[in-house]
Amino acid sequence: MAVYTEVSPQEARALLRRLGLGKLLSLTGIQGGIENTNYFVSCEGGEFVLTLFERLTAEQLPFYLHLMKHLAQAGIPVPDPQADRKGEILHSVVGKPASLATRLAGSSQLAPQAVHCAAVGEMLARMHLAARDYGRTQPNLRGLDWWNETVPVILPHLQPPQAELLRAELAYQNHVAASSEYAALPRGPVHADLFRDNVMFEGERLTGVFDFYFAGVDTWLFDLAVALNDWCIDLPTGAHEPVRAAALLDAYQGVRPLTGAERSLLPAMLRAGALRFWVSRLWDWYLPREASLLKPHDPTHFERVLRERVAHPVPPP
Ligand SMILES: Nc1ncnc2c1ncn2[C@@H]1O[C@H](COP(=O)(O)OP(=O)(O)OP(=O)(O)O)[C@@H](O)[C@H]1O
Ligand SMILES: N[C@@H](CCO)C(=O)O
Repeated sequence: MAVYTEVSPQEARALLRRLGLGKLLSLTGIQGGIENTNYFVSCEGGEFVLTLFERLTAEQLPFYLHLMKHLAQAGIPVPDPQADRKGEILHSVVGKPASLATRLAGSSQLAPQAVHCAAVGEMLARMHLAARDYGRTQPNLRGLDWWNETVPVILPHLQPPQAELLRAELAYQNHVAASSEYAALPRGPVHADLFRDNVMFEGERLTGVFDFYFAGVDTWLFDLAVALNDWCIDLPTGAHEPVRAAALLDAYQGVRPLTGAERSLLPAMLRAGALRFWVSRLWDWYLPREASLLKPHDPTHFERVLRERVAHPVPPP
């Protein structure tokens, strides 16, 4: 269930008035998602999604919302946050920070084939290039600094084999991050959570990318690794799936070829991508936040993915 805060039609009408979007036609709570309150809003001005942010603060949100606006203006199919008459895209609804962004067509492709992976690869490269001239900056708040802070908090909850893997991988990633090859990686604003459930398709056509609320400035290669680890694996075992991975990488490189440093660090970044989600899932699992709305995802999935990437390094492309 993803309506944590009820929005009445009166409140929705007041927002539409401020945004000059005409009469409300329907307001329907969305039953997917675990982080925010989401409603589909149909009105004279079009089809939108109203999001009330339950976790993120008014300080963090402008980076995400303006990034979506920037990408939408560059022709990337992402939800376009609507502005009020003063140009403000972060609103307040029922006392919560809120946005009203365009509704994407299509639905998630949860059993992707090579053709879907190619569409994701091409769109990811286009997004990276389109975000190059985005003016705002905010680090990836789930990057190396956060792993270094969070791992010591999680370790006491783990069994020895998990604790050993986590410690060893964190040490390895600190070592990689200190290398001159890593410093040479191109970087910019990245999505950082481009999983199957954050992309829309109509048949084989990618119709949109959404959920930018883990975006931040990081290496483009990290973003690519996160996508490969979800789109191009065998879910039950966590094994890398080479045919889908080649489709995603070839399409990405059709728009932006990887540099030499990116090619050689891809195996290390696939491990970093697995570590990132193993740590966040362990953290949500063992340390649920006060009054948390999260239904934690299974952490053992990313432990399997990480063990796979360590045992069978993916050859550099
Ligand atoms: N702009 C959009 N266009 C169409 N559908 C959307 C849009 N934004 C959200 N949705 C729908 O709402 C559902 C919930 O959104 P989302 O996944 O962002 O939820 P959340 O609770 O904010 O985050 P999380 O993915 O972390 O659970 C999505 O699965 C999708 O079906
Ligand atoms: N994609 C994340 C959830 C946050 O969107 C995960 O699978 O752990």
